[in-house]
Amino acid sequence: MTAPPPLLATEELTMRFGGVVAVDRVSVSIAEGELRCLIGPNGAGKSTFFRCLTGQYRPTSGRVLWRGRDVTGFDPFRMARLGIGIKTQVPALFDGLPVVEGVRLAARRLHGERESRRLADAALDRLGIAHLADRPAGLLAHGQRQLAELATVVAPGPDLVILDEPTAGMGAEETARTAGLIRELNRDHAVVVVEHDMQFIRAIARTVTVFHQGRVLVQDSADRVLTDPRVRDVYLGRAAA
Ligand SMILES: Nc1ncnc2c1ncn2[C@@H]1O[C@H](COP(=O)(O)OP(=O)(O)OP(=O)(O)O)[C@@H](O)[C@H]1O
Repeated sequence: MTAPPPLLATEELTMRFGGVVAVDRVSVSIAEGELRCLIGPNGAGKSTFFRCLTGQYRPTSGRVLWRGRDVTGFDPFRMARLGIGIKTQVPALFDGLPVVEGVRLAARRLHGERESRRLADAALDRLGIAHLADRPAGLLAHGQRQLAELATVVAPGPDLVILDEPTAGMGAEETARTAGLIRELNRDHAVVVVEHDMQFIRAIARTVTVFHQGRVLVQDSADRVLTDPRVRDVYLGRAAA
């Protein structure tokens, strides 16, 4: 019997900007239902890799496979239709609109009107922010805003959620809460998180892929990665310095 293909995989994925090789022959695979963290020091290639996965960049070479199907070069909308939810640093909610309206609009891209209403309410409930439904997004505190943005990503019901620095700008307590929430989201969705915060990586405690100079330096359990001297050298050492 042949094993089913991974949910998402890259094969020798490479992205160059002129003479800079931002992502250099990276082959990574994410299983159905997995929760994976991607880390690395500044300039390691995480954001570029993220953008290649989400269709914001077309890689120079290599492939992106979704359940074994070649989806290299699909734009973000086509990636969303496959079942990939993406949270970038760019706000998805409109400041002047009530939160629930913004979440409905996000769901509406893939679902009908009535279903989108149901999905938006369910997403707000799940993220513990149903009480903020009618508040204009522009009036939310930073942490609340991050949760509301997350609601726009999960509301359509993606199989995989890819998050770019979901705890950016959060304090320790909010970071810990967000880590718990992401583990909870992982019950229903595979999740890939690009993150800097080591507290977060510790709290998530799953497989970690470490990028360095456009390549995968180490891929292992959070415990082992956090005590790996190579990782300390390129990441923690530099971060501490
Ligand atoms: N649009 C671009 N044009 C030219 N060079 C780029 C571009 N985007 C990224 N790079 C270069 O590619 C390399 C990887 O950058 P990237 O932003 O992917 O790293 P990163 O790990 O996400 O870093 P950070 O944590 O600082 O966001 C860096 O050397 C960067 O200068």
